[in-house]
Amino acid sequence: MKIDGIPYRSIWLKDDGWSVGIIDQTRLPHEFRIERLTTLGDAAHAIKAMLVRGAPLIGATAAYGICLGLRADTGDAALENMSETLIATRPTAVNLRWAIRAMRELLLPLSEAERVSAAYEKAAQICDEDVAINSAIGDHGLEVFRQIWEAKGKTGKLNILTHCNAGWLATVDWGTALSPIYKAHDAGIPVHVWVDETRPRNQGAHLTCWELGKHGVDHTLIVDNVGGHLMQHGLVDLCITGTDRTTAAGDVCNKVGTYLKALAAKDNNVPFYVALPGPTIDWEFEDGVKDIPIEIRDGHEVDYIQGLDRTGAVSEVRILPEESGSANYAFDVTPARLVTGLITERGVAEASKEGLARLYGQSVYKAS
Ligand SMILES: CSC[C@@H](O)[C@@H](O)C(=O)COP(=O)(O)O
Repeated sequence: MKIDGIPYRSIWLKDDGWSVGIIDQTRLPHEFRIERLTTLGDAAHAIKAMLVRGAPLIGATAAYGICLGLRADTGDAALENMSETLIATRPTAVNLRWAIRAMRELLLPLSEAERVSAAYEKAAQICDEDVAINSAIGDHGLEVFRQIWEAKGKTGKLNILTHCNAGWLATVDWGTALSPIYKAHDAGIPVHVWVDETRPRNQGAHLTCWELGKHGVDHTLIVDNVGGHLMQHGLVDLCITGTDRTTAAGDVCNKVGTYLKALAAKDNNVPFYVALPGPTIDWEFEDGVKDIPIEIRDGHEVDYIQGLDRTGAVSEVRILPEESGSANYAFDVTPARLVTGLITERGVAEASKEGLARLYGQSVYKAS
């Protein structure tokens, strides 16, 4: 997508042909800073500290992390260690495991001399495929949006609620949930997006608002608890979110708070769609609540809020008493029964085992 007229992906190979460029997402929206990754450790840190985040981008960064690690050591034992280091960074997004598995399957049978160039080719392929997948998600989602817009009599705006950031910053390009929004906007449908701020890290306020603003999409930031009220008053035509892991039975694990939005949507007959690329499906699991590991992050993210202070500097302020504790559950699971449809690169599936099997047949994207 373009930033001030310049096309960017969220991750790319630098002109030197080996180091990797990323946008430091912890600095947005106040500062646009590009970082250069040169080692496996850089890539692992970028994922863990969330300089890069969003399930597909985490996978792409892990793939390039292996390329960088192989530059130092091409042996089998080193490859094992790299995989373990990267897998330990974040537990919930299945794309991380999927990308590492894809790299290992390709690299282990090769001679050590062949591994570095093969790894770079595969990482580039993972990135290019992600872009194509997300563009296709946008095309299928656009048709869903068009139907809802026509059913509304094409009056006013098409009001869409989204949670967290599932835009191009969360993928290599286009995004998942935001891809149909960009395509609808470009096709002339007057979309307006309600953006959940998404505490504690505020990906909605910091990243989704920034992305939508740069593309000229009309949007309004809301605090996380407003969605139910808006839905009760007919101010939301549909909800759409991304997902970090979708089970074979269609349960959806996404940024914490997604479940509450899906409950409110069900109670108010508002369609609740989830957009996802095939590599986000975990074919090993069916019961998302029971099986999916939920990341628990440092309470610091809950205790403090980051933003621009009155002097124009980015700073943090503490919001709770020194003696109080906090808990930071990063994801929750929305059961399939609350999901109207899964918008994938292969079309729209019912959120069920049968629905996903109809689109994907054999489990083509295995993670572990
Ligand atoms: C296309 S991204 C889908 C999800 O990864 C996204 O909705 C999300 O929850 C991201 O969480 P984050 O903790 O910012 O990595």
